[in-house]
Amino acid sequence: MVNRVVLFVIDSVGIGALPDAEEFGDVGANTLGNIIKAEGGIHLPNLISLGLGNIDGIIGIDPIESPLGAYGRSDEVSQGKDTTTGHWELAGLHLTKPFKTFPDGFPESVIQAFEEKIGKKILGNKAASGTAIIEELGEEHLKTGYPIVYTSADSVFQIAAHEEVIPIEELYKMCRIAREIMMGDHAVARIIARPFVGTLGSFNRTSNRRDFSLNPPGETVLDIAKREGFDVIAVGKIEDIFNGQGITEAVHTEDNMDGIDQTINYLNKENKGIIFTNLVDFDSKYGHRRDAKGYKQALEDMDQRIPELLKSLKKDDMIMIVADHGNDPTFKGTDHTREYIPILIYGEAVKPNVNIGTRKSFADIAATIADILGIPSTGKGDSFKSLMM
Ligand SMILES: O=P(O)(O)O[C@H]1O[C@H](CO)[C@@H](O)[C@H]1O
Ligand SMILES: [Mn+2]
Ligand SMILES: [Mn+2]
Repeated sequence: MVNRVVLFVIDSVGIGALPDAEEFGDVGANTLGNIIKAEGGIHLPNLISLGLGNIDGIIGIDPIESPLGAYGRSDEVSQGKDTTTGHWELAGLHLTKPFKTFPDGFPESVIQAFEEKIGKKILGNKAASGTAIIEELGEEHLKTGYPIVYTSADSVFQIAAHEEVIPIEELYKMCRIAREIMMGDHAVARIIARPFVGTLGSFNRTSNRRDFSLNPPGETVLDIAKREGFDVIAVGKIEDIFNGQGITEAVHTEDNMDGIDQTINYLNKENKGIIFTNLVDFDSKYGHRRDAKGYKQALEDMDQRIPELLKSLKKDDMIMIVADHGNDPTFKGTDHTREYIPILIYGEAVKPNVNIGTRKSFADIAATIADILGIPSTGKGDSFKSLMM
């Protein structure tokens, strides 16, 4: 009897291009595989003990004789490779229409409406890397107090501001204003506050980042679990990604290590249902920055914490370690990559060394969680519970 599932998202750790990667310009992408190639190896003994190297098609890691967990990988049905799409599919939704992107910046009408409502001009309004654009426009921002608005290949409207120029609460207010404007025809998946500190040449973005998402377009397994009386605990940016929907309790985190601490903290408390954790540093600090060395180190640091995490599981607990998309730090550009995600499952009730194969949709994870908790599923995805329990 499992009554608590930890859904643990290693943000962006894809394990190879999906069959439709060509449509996304991502043929040859392989976040984990290419990090291993570029760095000449990786030390992940704990993920490997669960079955990481036994996953079909994985590159650069050898299979072992007797993995302790069930393992597999999944294709993504939804037409997107962003965090929102990936997490919503993990929670049992399929997005048939991709989110709108603005590769050439936002339309004049949107910017005008925004400037009018915040009572200031803006800087930027183009697609850019978040660390590069604050260096580029930082000086002008400090001088004028105008926020920096930028986007990326993702469906995002990002507002960067120095914390001493625009206080956090004011920045969040601007995001809420943008959220109201960017609905309907101009709906972006997320408005993101990107505060930073420091001086020109050495600006640093802070963990006060906040994402203001659209509501998921349908009921997720989180909503269903909540309605059925379970706890749905969000660690990291999960609460933001679901705009609070289906969440009963949430904590934001400083970084990956804090995310692991908070997950363990909740495992040590009395609760039942879902603990949904996202570790975003892999994506934001290393993937988008195309820093393979840093990404590898972050993976190794996380792997060292896995025994502690597994030890915190009680006998009715199960952990599913997954990802939400790829972000190959050796690939062209600075964007996400359309990839398979890994699935590693461990718990007393889980049969060791079971290959759950290649799942057709991330929604299989939601369907499996529903099956395990004994609640209705969203109708999307197939449960693989019977394979592994
Ligand atoms: O370059 P930064 O600001 O990190 O932007 C990245 O973060 C955003 C949200 O994940 C994405 O749009 C991506 O491009
Ligand atoms: Mn992500
Ligand atoms: Mn990202």
